Amino acid sequence: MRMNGNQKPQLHGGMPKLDIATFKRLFSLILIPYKGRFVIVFLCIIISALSGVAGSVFLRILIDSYITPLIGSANPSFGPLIQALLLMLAIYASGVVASFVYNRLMITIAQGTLKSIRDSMFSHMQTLSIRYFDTHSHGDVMSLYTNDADTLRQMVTQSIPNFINSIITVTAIFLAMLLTSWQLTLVVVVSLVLMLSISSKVAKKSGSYFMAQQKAIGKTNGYIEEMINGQKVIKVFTYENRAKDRFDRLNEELAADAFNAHRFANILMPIMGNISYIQYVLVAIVGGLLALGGIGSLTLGAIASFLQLSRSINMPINQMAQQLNSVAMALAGTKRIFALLDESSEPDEGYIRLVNAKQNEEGTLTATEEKTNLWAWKDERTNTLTKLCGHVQLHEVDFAYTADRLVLQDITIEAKPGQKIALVGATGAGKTTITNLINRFYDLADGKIQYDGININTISKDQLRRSLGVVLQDVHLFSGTVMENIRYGRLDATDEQVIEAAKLANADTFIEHLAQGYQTQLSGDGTSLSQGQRQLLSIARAIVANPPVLVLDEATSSIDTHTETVVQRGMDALMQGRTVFVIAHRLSTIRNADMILVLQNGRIIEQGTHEQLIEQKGQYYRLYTGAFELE
Ligand SMILES: Nc1ncnc2c1ncn2[C@@H]1O[C@H](COP(=O)(O)OP(=O)(O)OP(=O)(O)O)[C@@H](O)[C@H]1O
Repeated sequence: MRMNGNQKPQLHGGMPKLDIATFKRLFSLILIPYKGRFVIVFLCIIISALSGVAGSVFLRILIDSYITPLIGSANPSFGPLIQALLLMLAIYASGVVASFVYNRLMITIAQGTLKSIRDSMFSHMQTLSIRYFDTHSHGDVMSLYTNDADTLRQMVTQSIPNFINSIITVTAIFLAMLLTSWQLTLVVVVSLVLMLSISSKVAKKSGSYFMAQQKAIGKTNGYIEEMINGQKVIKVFTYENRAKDRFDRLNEELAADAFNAHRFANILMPIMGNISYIQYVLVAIVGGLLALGGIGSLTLGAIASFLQLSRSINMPINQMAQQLNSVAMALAGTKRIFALLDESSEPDEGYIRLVNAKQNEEGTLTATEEKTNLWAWKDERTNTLTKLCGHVQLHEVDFAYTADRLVLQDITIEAKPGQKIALVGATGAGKTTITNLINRFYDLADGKIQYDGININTISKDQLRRSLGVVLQDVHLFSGTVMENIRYGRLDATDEQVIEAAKLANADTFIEHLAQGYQTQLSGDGTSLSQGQRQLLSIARAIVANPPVLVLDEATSSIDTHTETVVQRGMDALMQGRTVFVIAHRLSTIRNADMILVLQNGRIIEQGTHEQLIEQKGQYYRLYTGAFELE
């Protein structure tokens, strides 16, 4: 899980770097659908910022023109004062209303933007190739939807509007102060410079500790995640105490770094507070002296108003750095989100699709909208139809996952319709890779693969995958009922067809024994089911899909012999009448294969039927007679 602080900009200290390109892109994303609302937000921010300043400036008029004349008056009339007070109230109230309105609008804008970003991310993610997921961990992709989306929300709803508010407030206050008295403004500027230089010194000191803290958080979280995932292994190896000791150490490091980071950050506030009090007193003294000396024609109202202004400039100035930091942090996350959106989709230039077909007596195929049991490949360019038979050929295929190492070399295989081809070889020999290529999860480095005589590069990927069934050792079940999980093989299958498939797969018996039978809810990847039961469901799923070509990754020894027999019978039912590629982990199950291919380091070193290979007395013979371990 990426929680690593070193990818985030520094929390405190130094001027954060803003990623302008990302900001522009995000801004246009927000601006286009919400133009009108954005204008209202901007106006409201201005009203809200100016009302605070206007209130302070009005204080001067209130004192000088309304309160002072009343002092010593024998017959004071409070009418004008009350009117002035009401006006002041109205100014402040308009600020409150404006701030309420823009905050509400920003929530709508942020949530709307986030929703559309999440939608785009998820739909785009579905179009990415397997290679993307090979090179990006699940944790990293997940954190785009969680951490990064959340900082983006915070930035749009809070940091950006508050930053704009702060800029307007600071500018307006500064102008108002200058207009009141340049001498007092000088006092405030000096104290502000002092404050900012101290804060940047402290921030520099705590900055490195904050980085260390972020790293420690990343390490601790990663460890916790690993330990949660590995709970079973921890218990089996009674690793609990050691796991706890290691966690204690990480936790101590985190606590120490956090202590240092916050020690400096926390002394900052009291220091700033005290400087601002000193500034207040200084302004009052200097203001009083100037007034007494008759310099700058300072009135009582002007001093009171100035004091109020000088108090209210400190907060937005101090907050601006923090708001900029949050924006920079959120932009880093937004950049990662955009990187996912910019990731190029799995290319698919295939123009051959699967269609339902009818065949007349002369054997001529015609495409039909009806649901027939006959399928054909339709070339969209030439409108020719080729019957779907399940004839798969690999011609001199080379393949590499990474540029530096060929994983498959010169692989030539022919699987005629209905044939069973077994792939045998030590772990890492390249068996799964061959099936990944037939699926077009990856593109070949050299050579070609043909399906019913058609180069699979010209077949549209989803259509190709529809014609291939895959049963993996590692069965993935989704949250939903048993019925829905089997129906995943073909979404338009009726309940009867699902049950039929489950019966064929030998899964029916155990499903009937579940609390709610086919309606039993599975959750958390079907953890309540045994390994064998999960495998039976996946076989039933493949039977429902009814593909002419199947890839079976045989169950390994994780199931007992009785279950294995049940699963094997399910597999046998599934294989009936289809072209099958079996990745064999036990040689006993492939004796009847039409062709056995022995792979070693990405090359086929032997091929033939079981009898032929035994006769050859080569690698297969050694594997079979136990002279050589398969795994
Ligand atoms: N996504 C990947 N990226 C890079 N290399 C990979 C990837 N998947 C597999 N490999 C490498 O390719 C080689 C062949 O792997 P493959 O999974 O095809 O072996 P296998 O024969 O199916 O093994 P097993 O019986 O253990 O499943 C291995 O050396 C493996 O490390």
